Amino acid sequence: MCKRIVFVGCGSMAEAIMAGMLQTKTVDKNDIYVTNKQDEGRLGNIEATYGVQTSYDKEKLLDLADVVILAMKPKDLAESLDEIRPFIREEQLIISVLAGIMTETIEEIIGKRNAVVRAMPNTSAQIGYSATAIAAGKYVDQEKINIAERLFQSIGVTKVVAEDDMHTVTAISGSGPAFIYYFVEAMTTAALEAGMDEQTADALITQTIIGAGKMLEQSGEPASVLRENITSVGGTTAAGLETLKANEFEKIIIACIESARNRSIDLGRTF
Ligand SMILES: NC(=O)C1=CN([C@@H]2O[C@H](COP(=O)(O)OP(=O)(O)OC[C@H]3O[C@@H](n4cnc5c(N)ncnc54)[C@H](O)[C@@H]3O)[C@@H](O)[C@H]2O)C=CC1
Ligand SMILES: O=C(O)[C@@H]1CCC=N1
Repeated sequence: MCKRIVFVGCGSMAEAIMAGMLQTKTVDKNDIYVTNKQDEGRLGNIEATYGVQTSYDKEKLLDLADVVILAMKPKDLAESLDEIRPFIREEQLIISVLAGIMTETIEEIIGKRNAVVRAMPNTSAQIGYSATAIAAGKYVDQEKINIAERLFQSIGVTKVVAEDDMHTVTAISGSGPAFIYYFVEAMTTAALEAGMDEQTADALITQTIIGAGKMLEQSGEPASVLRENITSVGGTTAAGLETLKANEFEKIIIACIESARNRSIDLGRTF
């Protein structure tokens, strides 16, 4: 892909996307430009690690861009768009990975008829395993959707969704990996408390998560059937599941997803 990509905001998400794009060779390092907040020394590190072009001169970078990826925190969006708005041209595709922020909000702040695509990747982008949902703003045509899809396919799987679904997406696949890591942390604690060494526990739990993920992907069976296949009557799995049920595991997970979704809605309302 010969599009020149400018990242505005270079924290952990931008780095994960960039690393994925470079690793899969979807975008050449010479076509990636990165800027960040003026007062942070991060650009030097990024340039040294990935060989991409970096600059605090936003006018210069915006002048080069075909695609602008907004990757700052939602609270920094207004300030950041104020800085770059004068340099944005209408033919540039704007992709926002910000949680909660509507394409309409960005369209209004920019004040031009730019195609604005909202994308919600996750940090597994770093190794090419993101699950990224994509929603189109009102000036987006199929060609721009295709560009966004191709870019994010370089870092994993993509799904085009209605923008109304983006709050749910943000909860399940944007924040989702963190919830799974938290589950893993708890499993590890349990194993250590039972006297197992950390290295062995890490290896077994990691492979268990990978194996379960691959089964979900490849077995053709729903999660409920896969769970039932493990659960012998009167066995260990049944005993563990009873404890999860007694402690309202499902209710807790639903509440967790709802809280994350509601936070996404709140973030959007701050504008
Ligand atoms: N971390 C994650 O797993 C995911 C994050 N996101 C979204 O990605 C965005 C970035 O998240 P993180 O990378 O985790 O945050 P981060 O805090 O690691 O990175 C944000 C970067 O934006 C920079 N920045 C702040 N103001 C700026 C400005 N005016 N101009 C240019 N750069 C500016 C900061 O210096 C910082 O380096 C957020 O909006 C978040 O909702 C989306 C999906 C997953
Ligand atoms: O925690 C957050 O707000 C961001 C959005 C999805 C994952 N991290």
